Amino acid sequence: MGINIALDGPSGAGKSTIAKAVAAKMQYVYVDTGAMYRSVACYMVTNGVDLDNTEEIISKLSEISIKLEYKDGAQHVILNGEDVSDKIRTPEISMAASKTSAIPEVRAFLFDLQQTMAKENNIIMDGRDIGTVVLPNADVKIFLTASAEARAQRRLKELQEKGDPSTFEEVLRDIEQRDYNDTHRETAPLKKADDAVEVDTTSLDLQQSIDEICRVINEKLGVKKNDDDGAVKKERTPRVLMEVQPISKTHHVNPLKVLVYGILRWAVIGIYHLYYDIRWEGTENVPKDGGNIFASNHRSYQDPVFIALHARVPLSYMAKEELFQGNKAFKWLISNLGAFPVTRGKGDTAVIDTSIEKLESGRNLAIFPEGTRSKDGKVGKGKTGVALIAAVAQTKVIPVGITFEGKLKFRSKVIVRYGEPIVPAEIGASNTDSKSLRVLKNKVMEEITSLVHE
Ligand SMILES: Nc1ncnc2c1ncn2[C@@H]1O[C@H](COP(=O)(O)OP(=O)(O)O)[C@@H](O)[C@H]1O
Ligand SMILES: Nc1ccn([C@@H]2O[C@H](COP(=O)(O)OP(=O)(O)O)[C@@H](O)[C@H]2O)c(=O)n1
Repeated sequence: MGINIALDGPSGAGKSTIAKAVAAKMQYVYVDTGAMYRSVACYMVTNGVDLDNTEEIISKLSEISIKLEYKDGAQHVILNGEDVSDKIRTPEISMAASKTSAIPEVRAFLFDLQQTMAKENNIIMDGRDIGTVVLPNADVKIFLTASAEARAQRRLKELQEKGDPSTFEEVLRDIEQRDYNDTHRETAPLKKADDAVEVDTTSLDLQQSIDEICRVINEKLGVKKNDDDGAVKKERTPRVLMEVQPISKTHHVNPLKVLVYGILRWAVIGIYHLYYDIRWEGTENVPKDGGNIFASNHRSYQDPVFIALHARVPLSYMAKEELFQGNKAFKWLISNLGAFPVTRGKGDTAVIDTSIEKLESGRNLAIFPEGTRSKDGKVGKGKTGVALIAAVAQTKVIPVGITFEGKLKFRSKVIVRYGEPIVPAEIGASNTDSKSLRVLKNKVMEEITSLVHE
């Protein structure tokens, strides 16, 4: 029997996005039960079954076979041999699933498949009745909520990105209708299990929600491990406890140091204004806390300082190993400015671990994905390391574009632009799925390029 985490809640609360991120981090299997209900609905709609005709729906169940397959870490839903992963995500199928899922026979049909998956694997399963009906003995139960307006806004954004013309009012109406259906049906209605922890994500962004869920899971698995009531406990892999540690951010950074750092920062900003004709744009995109990756094009040795000057939390960055081998005073200086060594061209994996440790200790991290400085200002091809670090640490990536003409000199005109943070989980980036890492890396490079050419 594996470790089971149950995640329930209404549509748009963030269940599947968060479950995917947690599964990637802990190397658990993610089971999306909503996708199973959607597949049943999809079969009925495709075969012209009247959704008000319960008898006909029940009679068609025997024609359905559903499998969840995992390719490159991503879940695919296979309905009678066809991959329907995309087809089941339309508003029409959402509403149809909400209707057909109220039928007890439909629920019984999927129940066995869900329980079997939970027996065989360490899983995180999301849905409506996981903590109450499917896995009543789950190790961790979480009930995720958010206001209907916040959830509708998130869904609308998602639909608009796919080119769907739905309006906010339509999306909100659909969400409220589905909430009503899910909470009022007789069999397995949506409700919080008595022993579930409730997390409201209305005022949390996606990264904060992931961090909070990781914290709850960690605490729950930790409590169970230590608890001493004499009951027989399942064996657990200690690694689990390590891997769900959320990025700790500000609370590891000494406030006094942050204050001193702030004063120094403004002094240096003043000096830079005197020396260069410099401008920072998009500073509203710089998070107030630490533990973020700043991914930038690379023009000069000054780049880490340019980037760091508008972040409140100090920054670490990789610097070539040779710089640490010469003068001791220089080594001391760059180390204190946040540099750590990387061996270039040898696939240095220790540097990935060091980067994650820096983020976990609450520092920001600057990465130059091109790996080397560009002499002519053109943005080169990026390496995937930036995506790997972001996906493992599940931390935001703030793209940065640095622009100046020719060589950097006195009164050079310099522009440093910060772009909107990229959240790895929002684009499905997982460290076990190399394709998703390339997608994330490409997105980061596209953003950097457009910031440079703005
Ligand atoms: N806390 C959050 N803040 C902002 N956006 C979020 C948050 N949680 C989820 N999202 C976004 O909202 C959308 C719906 O989330 P999803 O995980 O599909 O919800 P659910 O599985 O609960 O229906 C996704 O586009 C996701 O990126
Ligand atoms: N365990 C579950 C999961 C989903 N469902 C139903 O299936 C529909 C689609 O689920 P989903 O999780 O994919 O929906 P979203 O939250 O992603 O919008 C929901 O509206 C529910 O009616 C359910 O009844 N029980």
